[in-house]
Parts: sequence; C-alpha cells; structure tokens
Amino acid sequence: MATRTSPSQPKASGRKTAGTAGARSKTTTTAARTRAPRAPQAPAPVEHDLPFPLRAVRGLWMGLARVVGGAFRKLGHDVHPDRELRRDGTGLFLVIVAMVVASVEWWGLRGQGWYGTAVHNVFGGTFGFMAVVLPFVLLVGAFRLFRRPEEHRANSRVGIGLALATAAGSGIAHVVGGLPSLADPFEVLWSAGGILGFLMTAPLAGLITVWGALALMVVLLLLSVMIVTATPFRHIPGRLRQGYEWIMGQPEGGYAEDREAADAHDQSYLHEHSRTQPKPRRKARLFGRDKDAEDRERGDGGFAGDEAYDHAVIRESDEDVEPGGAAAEPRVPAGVRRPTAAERAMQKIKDDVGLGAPAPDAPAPDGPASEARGPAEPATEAIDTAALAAAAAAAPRVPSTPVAQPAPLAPIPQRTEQLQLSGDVAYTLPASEFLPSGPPAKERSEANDAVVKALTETLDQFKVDAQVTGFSRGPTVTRYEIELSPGTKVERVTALSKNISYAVASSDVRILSPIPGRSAIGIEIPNADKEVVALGDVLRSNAARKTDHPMVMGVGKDVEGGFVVANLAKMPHLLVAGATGAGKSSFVNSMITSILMRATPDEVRMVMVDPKRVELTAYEGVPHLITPIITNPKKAAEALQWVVREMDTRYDDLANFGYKHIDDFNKAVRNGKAVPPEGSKRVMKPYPYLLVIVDELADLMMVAPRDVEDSIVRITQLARAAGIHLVLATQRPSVDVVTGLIKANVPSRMAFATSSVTDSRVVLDQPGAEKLLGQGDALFLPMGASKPMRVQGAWVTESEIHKVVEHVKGQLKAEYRKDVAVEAPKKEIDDDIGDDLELLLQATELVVTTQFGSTSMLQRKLRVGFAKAGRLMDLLESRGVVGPSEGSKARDVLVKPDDLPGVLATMRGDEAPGSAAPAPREAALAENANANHFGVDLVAEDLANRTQAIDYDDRDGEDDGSEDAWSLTGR
Ligand SMILES: Nc1ncnc2c1ncn2[C@@H]1O[C@H](COP(=O)(O)OP(=O)(O)OP(=O)(O)O)[C@@H](O)[C@H]1O
Repeated sequence: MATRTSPSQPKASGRKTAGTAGARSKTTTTAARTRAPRAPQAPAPVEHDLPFPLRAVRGLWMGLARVVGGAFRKLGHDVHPDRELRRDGTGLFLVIVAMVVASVEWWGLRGQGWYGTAVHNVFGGTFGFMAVVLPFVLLVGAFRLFRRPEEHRANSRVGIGLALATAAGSGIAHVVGGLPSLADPFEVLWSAGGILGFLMTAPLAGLITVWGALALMVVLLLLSVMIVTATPFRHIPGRLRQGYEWIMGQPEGGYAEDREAADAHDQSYLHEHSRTQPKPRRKARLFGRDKDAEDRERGDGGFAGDEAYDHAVIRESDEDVEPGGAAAEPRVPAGVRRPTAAERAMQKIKDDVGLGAPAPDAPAPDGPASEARGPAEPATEAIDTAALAAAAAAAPRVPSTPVAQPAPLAPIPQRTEQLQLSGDVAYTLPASEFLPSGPPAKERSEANDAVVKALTETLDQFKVDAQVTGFSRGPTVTRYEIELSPGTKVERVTALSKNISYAVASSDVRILSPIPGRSAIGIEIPNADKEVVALGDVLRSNAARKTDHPMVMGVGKDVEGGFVVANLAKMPHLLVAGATGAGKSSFVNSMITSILMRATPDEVRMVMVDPKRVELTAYEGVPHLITPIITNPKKAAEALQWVVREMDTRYDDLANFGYKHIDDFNKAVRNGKAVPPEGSKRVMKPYPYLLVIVDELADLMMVAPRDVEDSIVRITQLARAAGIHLVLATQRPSVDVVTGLIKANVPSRMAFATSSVTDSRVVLDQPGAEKLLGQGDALFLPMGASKPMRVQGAWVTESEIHKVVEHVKGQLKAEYRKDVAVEAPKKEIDDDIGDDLELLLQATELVVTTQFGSTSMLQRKLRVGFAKAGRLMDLLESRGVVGPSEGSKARDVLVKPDDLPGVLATMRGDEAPGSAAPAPREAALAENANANHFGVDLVAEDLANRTQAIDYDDRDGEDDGSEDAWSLTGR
C-alpha cells in the first residue's frame, strides 16, 4: 500500500466525528479504535462567511486562546490534542472570568471603584464566600478544556462535580454564616453563602433543621469530590490508603499483601473461568503498579466469570499494558473510539450492577476510577488524573508523538518467592528482562489517514451512501469501519472489493460484513508500516499478569491492538497450521517460551516432537521435558502411545481418589485432602500439566497414520481432565494429515497463511487463511468461538529464547523418563477386520448408541458404499453386536450402550477387559525412578497395590459400586 499524504480534514466533519464518537464511547472499555473523519456531508459554516470585523475579532480571540491554551498544555508533561477538537476559546473565556474574579476577591479590589463593586456584587452576591474559591474552580475547568478537550463526557462530569461542589460550598458557607435572609445587608449575605447558599439551605433548614441542612451539604460536597475524581464508593478506602501512602512516602508498603491476595484471587478466577472479556482501558500507575486497574479487574473478573464466554482466550486492549511494563505516558488525543457490541453489552451489565469501569472519556460519577495518581506526576495534575488516564486510553496516537517512556520492565506473572520443587529444589522463573519490549505500538499513522481518504473517495466515486466512521489499528492490519446510511445495501460496499483494493493499492483486502457484533462493515487492509509484537509485551500485558496459571501463553495482538493470551489448558487441544514461512514455528516458540517463563517443571511438563530437527532444538535439556526432543517419527508415534498410557494411569489414579479432574485432584493434594492408602509409601504430589507439542504432524502421519491418528484421537477425547494437552502443528493442512477424526477432536485452531482456500477450509472450516499476509499474521479460532479472531503472532527472537533456556537449564537438570518411547505391546486386531478397524469402531458406536441395526444408516452416516456397509454389518454380527439379518428389517442390537466401551476395547485389541493387570499399571510400574519431579513416582505402586475403583472384571457385577467409579472416568 502506498503511503499518501494525510488529507486535510474539514473542521465540521472532524467535530462531528468527535461528537458522535464521544457519545458512543460512553460504554467503551477497550480497543485501540480510532475515529476517522466522516466524509463531509453538508457545507459547514466557515469563517469567511462572517463580516470582516467579526472575523478579525474572532481571529484575535482564537489567536490569544491558542497562546494561552498552549501554555496550559505545556504545564507538567506536554499534551497535544488534535487541533480539530480543541476548545481553546471556551478555555480562554473561563481563564478570563477567573482572572476577573481573582482580581477582585483575591487582590484587594473588592468594592474599589465601579469595577471592584460590580464584580464583587455579581460574584460575591451570587456565591457568597465561595466567590473566593471560584477562580480556582474556573481554572480547573479551563485546564481540562485546554488539555483534554476531546473528552466531552469526562469534562461534563468534572463540570457537574465542580458545580455541585460550588453549590455545596455556598450552602455550607451560608449555614456557617448564620443563615442570613435575603433582607439582610449585602455584606452579610456575601460573607455567608450568597444567593446560591441561601437557595441551597434556607428551604432545607426549614424542613430538616439547620444541622440536617449542613450535613446534607457536607455529603453533597463529598459526592462532588467523588464525581470529579470518578471514584466509586467501593474505592474510597483504597484511595484514602493510597493517598496516605503517597503522602507518607510508602511506595509499596501494605500493597504487597494486597497483591498477593489479588494474585490468589486471579489465579482461582482464571483457573476456573478463562474468558474473553473486555478489559478496562489504560491505567495510570500507582507506585509502579497499577493497583486501581487490578482492583477493577478483580471486580470485573468475578463478574465476567458469569459471562457466556468460555473459550480459553483473554484479550485486552493495548492500553492495558504499558510497553516496557512502564506507565505509558498519556497518549495524544486525536479522536475517540467506539466499543464493540460485546464491550457495550459487558459495560451495560457492569453499569447495571455497579461494576462499571469508566468509559475512557466518560467515567460515570459512580464508576470506578480508572487511574490513580502517581508520585511522579506533577502536582497540577492532581485534579485531573481521571481525565488524563481516560484521555490516554481514548486517544489514538500521532506518530510524531512519543508514546511511551522507556522504563523498567514489569514482571511477568510469577511468584516472587523462590519456588520449592518437590525434592526441596528451589526454582526461580526467568526474569522478565529476558524478553525485552518491542517498539511502542502506533494507533494512527499517515498511512491510515491516506487509506481513509482513499476509501472515502472510492465510496464517493461509486455513489455509495456510506461513511468511513473509524478504524482500529492492529500491528499488521488496520480495520476500517464503514457505516451505511439507511437504505444502502451492504452489497454495494462488498461489491467494491476490487475497487477498494485498487484504491488502496493492496491485493490483501479482507472485507468483514458485518464486523461481528456491530452494524458496520469492516475492511481489513495491511499496514504499510507493520509492527512486530514482542512476546515480552504480551506476557506483561494485564491479561497475562492477572493470572499465574502456568499454561497461559502469549498469543499476540488482535486487529484492534489488544493483547491476546490464551490458556492452553482450556483449549484443550490446538491445531496450528500454515504454509512454510507463515509463522507457525515462531508461534510454537512463543508458546514454549511463555511456558518456560511462567511455569516450573513441577507445574508443566512437555513432550516435544520435532521431526524437522531444527525448530525445537533450542529447548533440548530444559527440565520441563520428560523425554529428549523426539525427532524420529516412528519414536514420536510411540511417544504418543505413551501419552495415552499416561492418561490412563492418571485417570485410574483420579478415579481411585474420587476426582473427575486433575485440577480438583491437585487442589486436594495441596490441601492435604488426598491421602495415600494406609501402608503406601507414596508421597502425594500434584500432577503437572502435560503439554505434547508436535511440530510437524505430516511427518508422523506419513510413517504410522493409523497409530498416530488413533493415539491422537484417544488423547484428545479424554485427556483434558487428565491435564494432558496436545498442540499439533503442520504446514500441510490437507485431509490426509489433518483427518476428519483429528479435526473433530482438536477444537482450537490457529491458522497462519495457507497456500490455498482448501487448506484454509481444512484448518478453520472456512476460507480466510489464504488471504493472510504471512509472518505471524493468523486467524485464531479458540474452542467455543464462532468466528476466528485475526491476530499478529507474538515474536520471540532466538537470543531471547537462548537466554530463557539457559536460565531454566541452570536451575534444574532435565530428568527424562525412560518409558516414554518404549513401544506399547502390539495390539491384536482380528485379521478379518483388516484395515477397517476405525470404520468398524464407528459403526459399532453408531449402532449401539442408536440401538438401530440398519445397513443403510451405516451407509449414510459413515459415507460408505453398500458393499462396505454390508461387510461392516457382518463384522458386527460376528462380534455379537447385532443379531442376524431379518430381510429388509433393521437387525436387533444385542449390546447395550453401557457395554459399548468394553466392546470397543475388545475390537481394538486392547487388553481384554478384566485381564489381570491393565497396561497402564504395568507401564506406570516401569516408571523411571528418577521421575520424582513428575509426581508419579509411587503412583504406580499405589495403583498396583490397591483395589481399583475401576475394575473391568466387576463392571457387570451386581452391586459393587464400580459403575460410579467407571462413570467418574468419563470413559
Ligand atoms: N510473529 C511474527 N512476527 C514477525 N515476524 C514473523 C512472525 N512469525 C514469523 N515471522 C517471520 O516469518 C519467518 C518465517 O516464520 P516461521 O519460521 O515461524 O514460519 P513457519 O511457518 O514455521 O515456516 P516453516 O514451516 O518453514 O518452519 C520468520 O523468520 C520471521 O521473519
């Protein structure tokens, strides 16, 4: 895309845009969305329509306003609001009034001459003693208008708060001044509350006594302070404490405890509900930490947990993170953004229950404050912190403006103390510094403005009544939003796709119609100036920092510039696909590095399969591995079978203790509730999550397609509750590699650029990936999501990986299990089944679950020909699943659904149910003695020595309770 000069934007349209957006952004909580100028619609009243003298006066006035405004904008740190949005004229007016009042009330002109008398009579008479405070109040208003003019709602809030404070102050002054009546001399009235004070308190004093009126005024005053500072009731204690700590110079005192509590809370919250939720926007820093935002998240978190999202992904706006982990300087406002529908819905719900995070440019009076004041901020900002942070969140950035100051990196979530691994090994997670920050993100650049102009012109040329109403800039692409005027067909825009490509000189234009959850068309156009998303920044984002779940990985950034992290444990299995060079391996690297950064070997263990022998070698020897990196495809297939055995062992163990999920079991172990049977030498330890990463699935599928598919299907169907998760990457997402069965069982998908639309369909079940740009540009479809989310994958360099790996290896030596690549006993599959085992299993399942023995049903459901269906039916008859043929009638089904697992196992040639010792136990008994960190050292013994809850022999027994145990396993 060619970079074009920024279009000069008509004033009227600029204002209109801001106004509309300002209103809409009431509920905005996230997303780096930038308003674009609307196409000019009606001629705006312009300056040269005015007669010359007026124009000259206006010019002078505005010139002076700009000078004064410029001075205000230089106070503290510079701000640069968009010229189109400035309200310097009003600001200047407030400054002049303030000077006039101050000259009289402060500087001794009171009652001196006509000027002193007139001003004093007007202001003193109206506000009484509060006239003395009035210049200060007016200057606060002017300060806001000069520095944050685009925050209409926040400005209104502050205005209302100040007005209320003035009224309450006058009321208090009136009571304190002895409640003079209007008939009293002016001087008496002035030294009390003036006319306003009289009106505020005289009627009230009659109703609820003088003391009641005074109390009410004090309450009003406090309320006005809360409105001005956007402090909700529940934040008052925190604010007071912060203020106290700041005054007393206790940077992080007492806060550490809070943080710990918060961490504990976050952990449990995300552990149970890892959900997509709109995040509060940018935060201000409090003593180097964002306590307020965290408070807010805690509040939101519990609530958001009730939302319907349950797909493993957490995304947030980039305002939630400070590049470099430091407080980003408030950004330069140039427009406002709108929330997505989900954000609006979420905000509305929060508002309804009083949890609402303040809209970035419009914190509601009762909304939680979105910022806290840091000691480093200039004192002049004290009155304005809410607005500053909100403006920073709302405002897109102008390229020429520095966005973030370099500052120390924020920690990647990890425990502060040394971690004690089993065997009294102290383990320190890698330092955040190993993953440096990337360059600060842009929210707007000239390239964006050029595209807006090109889009607007294209719409105009083809006479489509639609406007470009905004855009959200991500690292790789920007999504421009087009809203249609009533009566305009969506197709009129979508039909222009080629013309749009032409106009913006890019062949990679993707049209979203509509943007999910919005009444707007999205046009994604690659950025001429792409940005790299550093993994360190993703891991330091709030979404990542609010949880220390060990399986959370940094995914990247979405199209709106929000960071995306995902919990691999919730996926629960992930398919990563894309053509060579599209960014798959980089993604896998980011994933592994995320785990190394956040998890100890006691928490997460990994099996890495790298048939290409190049991608994962950097991780050789990390203690999280339970086996050396497997490069031989045949061995890899065996390792997968080991994983199946491990899964079975875990299931048996969980069932013995009466738990359905490994998290419950681990919790019980940590709480001392799961105790080994008497006489057992077993030391109870939590199971680590087991992450199995296959870097090239195609290579495995070439050597042992059936075994690999079989293992994958078994693992994916069952392993979730056992804490075992698969990540399968392939550059050949064809149906022979990603078979229907594998696809059906791997619910989360990450599609990098594919070479064809067919490949995209294989990965995502829809086209789209073929249009991606490569180099980490991806469509992410986590389990439960209906539409893929476009993300730019996180990037981690080789030297960063090297540092992390060196650190991790320095902490602990890898202790490999020896049984992983040991081949499982060969299954005995009856000869007559031959290659049809999988079909036969499916046929059995179908017939038994439906209790309907029909050949034509098998034909239809399994999509096989008549001959094959007939053969399957014969096989089913020979194995006693169905009765003999009864002509055209369906056959009797002889197996009950409850018995299905046993029948399937027999067909597979697994250990016949009821045989002496099931393979998992043997395998577990052969457990490597060194595997003490793996947490199953004596499990095998335990399993072998105790009566199994799952006893296949007894499954048919009358009353042994084993059915319950069986159902516990979910098998
Ligand atoms: N997230 C990313 N951000 C920036 N650049 C990236 C990203 N991912 C990949 N790239 C660029 O694309 C190149 C190829 O990426 P990568 O090696 O991950 O592709 P791949 O799909 O694994 O290819 P192959 O299948 O050949 O291994 C990288 O060398 C890098 O320059």
